[in-house]
Amino acid sequence: MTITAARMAAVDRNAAALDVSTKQLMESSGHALARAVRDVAAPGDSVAVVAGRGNNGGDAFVAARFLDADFDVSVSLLGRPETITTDIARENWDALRAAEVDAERVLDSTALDLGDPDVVLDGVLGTGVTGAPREPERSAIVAANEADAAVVSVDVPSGMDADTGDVADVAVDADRVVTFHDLKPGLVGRDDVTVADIGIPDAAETFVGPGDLLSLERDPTAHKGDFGRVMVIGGGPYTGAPALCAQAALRAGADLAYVACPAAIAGEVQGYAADLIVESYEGERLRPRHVDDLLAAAADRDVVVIGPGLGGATDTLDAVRDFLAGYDGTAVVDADALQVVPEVETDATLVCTPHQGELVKMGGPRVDDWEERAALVAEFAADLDVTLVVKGAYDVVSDGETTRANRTGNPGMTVGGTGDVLAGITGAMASTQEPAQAAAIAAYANGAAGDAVVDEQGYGLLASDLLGAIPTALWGER
Ligand SMILES: NC(=O)C1=CN([C@@H]2O[C@H](COP(=O)(O)OP(=O)(O)OC[C@H]3O[C@@H](n4cnc5c(N)ncnc54)[C@H](O)[C@@H]3O)[C@@H](O)[C@H]2O)[C@@H](O)CC1
Ligand SMILES: [K+]
Repeated sequence: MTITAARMAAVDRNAAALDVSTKQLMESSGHALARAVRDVAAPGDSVAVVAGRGNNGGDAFVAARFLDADFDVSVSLLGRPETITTDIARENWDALRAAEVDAERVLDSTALDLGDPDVVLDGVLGTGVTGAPREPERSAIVAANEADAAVVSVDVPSGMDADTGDVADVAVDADRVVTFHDLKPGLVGRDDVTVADIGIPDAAETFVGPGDLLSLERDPTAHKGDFGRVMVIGGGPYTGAPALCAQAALRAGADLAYVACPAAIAGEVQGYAADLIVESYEGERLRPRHVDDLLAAAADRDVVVIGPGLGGATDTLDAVRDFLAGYDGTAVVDADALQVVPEVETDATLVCTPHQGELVKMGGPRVDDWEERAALVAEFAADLDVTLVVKGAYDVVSDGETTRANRTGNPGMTVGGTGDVLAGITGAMASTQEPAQAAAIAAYANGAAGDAVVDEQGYGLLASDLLGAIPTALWGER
């Protein structure tokens, strides 16, 4: 297994939310680095620590503190201390100064002199690098390569892209790399790499957390349509479900939400919200003869959500089957539409959002313990070749490969309509994220919205109360 820089940042943030702070992780990283240096150095040897201004440098500061008693340690900081980019790295720099470790700052590349060290600890640049090394980092990399020393790199050889292994200009030629938590994709195949466990709890990967929301940052140059056109195919016997679903998609950041519904209820659906684009087909419920037009409309949209309020009439389910058989985009499938999924042949990417009863109706497992359920849900998702979000006290999300659980939400959310809201959020997320990640974020945000409403007013929550709480759940405090 490997972990990308973006995923690593998400897991780090999730760990912090579980009360394992990044500063604690940095302490573990520094400790692991010091052990690696001890492996290649003899007591009394000189160790030149070269540190950039990010957390990669912070790890190196911690290592210097561990090594100072037994080695001749000197630390070069590439720049002024005020420009250190994170508080925790600066605190560790301050700790070195307070302990009177030989720590000097380097203002420009010409002032950089590593001396003649036995070991160089390379904390110049880590997973936060963007583009080719600038000065003075570039000169520091060259100096590390020119030194007649054993070079130990912090997390990745500085100058190398952790995700790709690409070197834009120069990179440290490391004798040993100590990387943290998991192998980075760019390090695969090297024999000089050790992976150090730095104490990130498994839960930071398993449970969806605030770190998963980091991928929702918006580019300021975004255009209308960049964040998704979501089409809800729903309604007939029920009118509220498709309206809740489509509004939830908008609250979760979709640019446009369409509701395709029977003409008999179109006015009512539109009446719930002016923000919706209602497109009607004749009659009072979905039938196979409507499918061609729906497929044509769906081709221009990013994601379809099919199911909310459709009802379970035989010809409606036939229509759902025909639609999925002819569709090759991404579809979120909910409510009565779920039961056709196991029997349909489709090229579409499906995200299915059953509660446990609906899962059983699909032929899936019924298990009370969430961890046992997670394993079986993963198998079932792999069998069906879909992403499953199985709603419960702990929602389980799996695409058969990656399985996550979500702990947000509360008993107030057993009220009708919250599933329609989840399906709508999932639709919006699936227009910009991979299906399993979209589903994980949606489950998290839906539950967090419910928690915020109950915190404020107590139980007696309505699904429509969730709508206004979705934006803060997604983009509020991180
Ligand atoms: N994410 C995690 O869970 C943990 C990360 N840790 C460390 O944190 C590192 C990532 O830290 P950061 O995100 O602060 O990033 P880095 O320390 O990798 O680099 C960021 C710094 O480099 C500068 N920079 C970026 N590109 C540059 C270029 N091309 N030329 C010159 N300067 C450049 C930035 O302005 C910033 O000051 C990891 O590699 C790892 O060593 C560890 O502390 C432990 C936990
Ligand atoms: K490094």
